[in-house]
Amino acid sequence: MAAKIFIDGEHGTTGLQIRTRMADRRDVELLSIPEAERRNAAMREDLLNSADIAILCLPDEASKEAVSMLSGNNKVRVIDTSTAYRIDPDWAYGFAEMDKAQGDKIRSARYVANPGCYPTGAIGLIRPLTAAGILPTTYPASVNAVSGYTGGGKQMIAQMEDSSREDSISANNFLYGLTLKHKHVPEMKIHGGLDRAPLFSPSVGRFPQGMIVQVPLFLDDLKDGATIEGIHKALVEHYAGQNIVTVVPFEDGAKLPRIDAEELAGKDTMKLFVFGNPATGHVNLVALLDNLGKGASGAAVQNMDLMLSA
Ligand SMILES: NC(=O)C1=CN([C@@H]2O[C@H](COP(=O)(O)OP(=O)(O)OC[C@H]3O[C@@H](n4cnc5c(N)ncnc54)[C@H](OP(=O)(O)O)[C@@H]3O)[C@@H](O)[C@H]2O)C=CC1
Ligand SMILES: CC(=O)N[C@@H](CCC(=O)OP(=O)(O)O)C(=O)O
Repeated sequence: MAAKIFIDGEHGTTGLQIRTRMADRRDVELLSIPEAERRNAAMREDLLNSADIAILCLPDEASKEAVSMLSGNNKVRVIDTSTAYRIDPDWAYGFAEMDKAQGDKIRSARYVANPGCYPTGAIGLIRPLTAAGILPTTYPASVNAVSGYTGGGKQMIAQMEDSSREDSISANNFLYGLTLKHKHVPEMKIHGGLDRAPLFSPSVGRFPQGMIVQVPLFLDDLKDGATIEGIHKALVEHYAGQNIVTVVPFEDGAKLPRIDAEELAGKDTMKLFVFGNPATGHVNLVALLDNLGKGASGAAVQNMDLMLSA
């Protein structure tokens, strides 16, 4: 029998992309709420409780409300795409490739917290190196990133695309999160295996989907004897045996003149690069992904598939 899936928030940016990814599937039955009723609490509660898996594509507070609507139900499994549960120990963090045991944790979990888009890149670069002891957990890490504007959901899409709005944004590329208190920092620290919170500086570009996340490092401040090649090897070994997160061969990366933030738009994979200058000991780790692919909707479908395979 087809598994029943309800996407709460199906008419929003992340929800719509999950729906598109499931459109041709026969192994799942999508329970749907009409767009005009998307905030009808009674209808949502009924649909949430009728699903085998509920995927929440809502702001944090609405996600918490949806979870409370399931409080008397011990059957429905939940994937939440918001920030609400990403560092909650009762929820499995939905980044299957982050270590060898994570796929099985997601497969058997009742509650799965889908990772943030920026943290997917940052944790994907940092965690294998803290796990290997190459990156000290007290390292003063920085995470600098640019996202496509769909990362800001329906509101930012309208601000970027409709110049007649009072709150329209005319910039082609802007920094934000200038108070350095971004909601993604706690999950980067905890799931990155860091004891010291990274300094995170996000930005947005005038393109709908795509993302570059950069983590610059100084070789001198890593484990004694750390090399650029050793960092690359640790990432290659960590991601061996799967094809969603790939590490670009060192020599191929070294020949690139530039990296296009939109290269993986529409794809659910992530590419990692290691760049370095042995003369200065400067290293730059780079993750390339689609903020709505491996950064959100693609990851949610991947997690749903793992849960359905239990
Ligand atoms: N966009 C992205 O790249 C990423 C987003 N996420 C996360 O996914 C979640 C959804 O984001 P996104 O899709 O971008 O946001 P959108 O604003 O595009 O969509 C959110 C949807 O939820 C609906 N909604 C809001 N409040 C309620 C409520 N109280 N009850 C029912 N429905 C409600 C909205 O309806 P209405 O139109 O009426 O406001 C809208 O349809 C967020 O938590 C975000 O952090 C995660 C990774 C990346
Ligand atoms: C460009 C933009 O505004 N991005 C959002 C992050 C994307 C998002 O809200 O979702 P996740 O937290 O699940 O990644 C922000 O910085 O708040």
